[in-house]
Amino acid sequence: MVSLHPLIDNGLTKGSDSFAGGKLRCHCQSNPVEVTLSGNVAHNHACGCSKCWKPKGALFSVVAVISRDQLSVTANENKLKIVDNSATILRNACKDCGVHLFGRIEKDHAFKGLDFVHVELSNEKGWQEPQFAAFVSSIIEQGFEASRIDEVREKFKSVGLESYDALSPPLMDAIATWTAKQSGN
Ligand SMILES: N[C@@H](CCC(=O)N[C@@H](CS)C(=O)NCC(=O)O)C(=O)O
Ligand SMILES: [Zn+2]
Ligand SMILES: [Zn+2]
Repeated sequence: MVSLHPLIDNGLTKGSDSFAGGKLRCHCQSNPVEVTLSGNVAHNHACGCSKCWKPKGALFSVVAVISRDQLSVTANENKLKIVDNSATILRNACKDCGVHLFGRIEKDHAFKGLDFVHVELSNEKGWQEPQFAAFVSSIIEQGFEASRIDEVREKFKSVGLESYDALSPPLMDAIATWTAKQSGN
């Protein structure tokens, strides 16, 4: 069976509604970058795009959002570097281990105000579980055999996740609604 991500391969662990947040740490053995989240995440999902950070060996990233005012860098901020300044989501990665600690949107965008984070960087239990799989076909661009993509979609289905080739319909609708307002429609 194809391996998608450690948080997905063996079935999902449901999050806790009362979970109050926790800390994320990069993979450095010494002086890890630490980010503190003062609440649970939302819209957690698998992302197959080439820009989201994936753990070694995984085909997908697992990425969620949290309000930027609920995120603070609480240790070793000096090790953070923006991966690509031209991207919509400015991904802040550890210069030493390459792990992405958070992504932030500074330009006008439907999701400005939300930061993108990977809950697997935390030891705490209770984070919202993945809700859907996004940008599934994008893994083909990175070399995954197109003829095997159905195995991937079936695996997501077997753990209860819908597959999409962009974001989920409610999130695409939210972006489209924002775009319509911007253009006065
Ligand atoms: N097929 C492209 C899709 C990239 C893409 O559109 N990623 C989405 C999901 S993270 C996005 O919102 N990107 C904005 C950004 O990366 O700044 C790839 O794999 O690179
Ligand atoms: Zn690091
Ligand atoms: Zn992505």
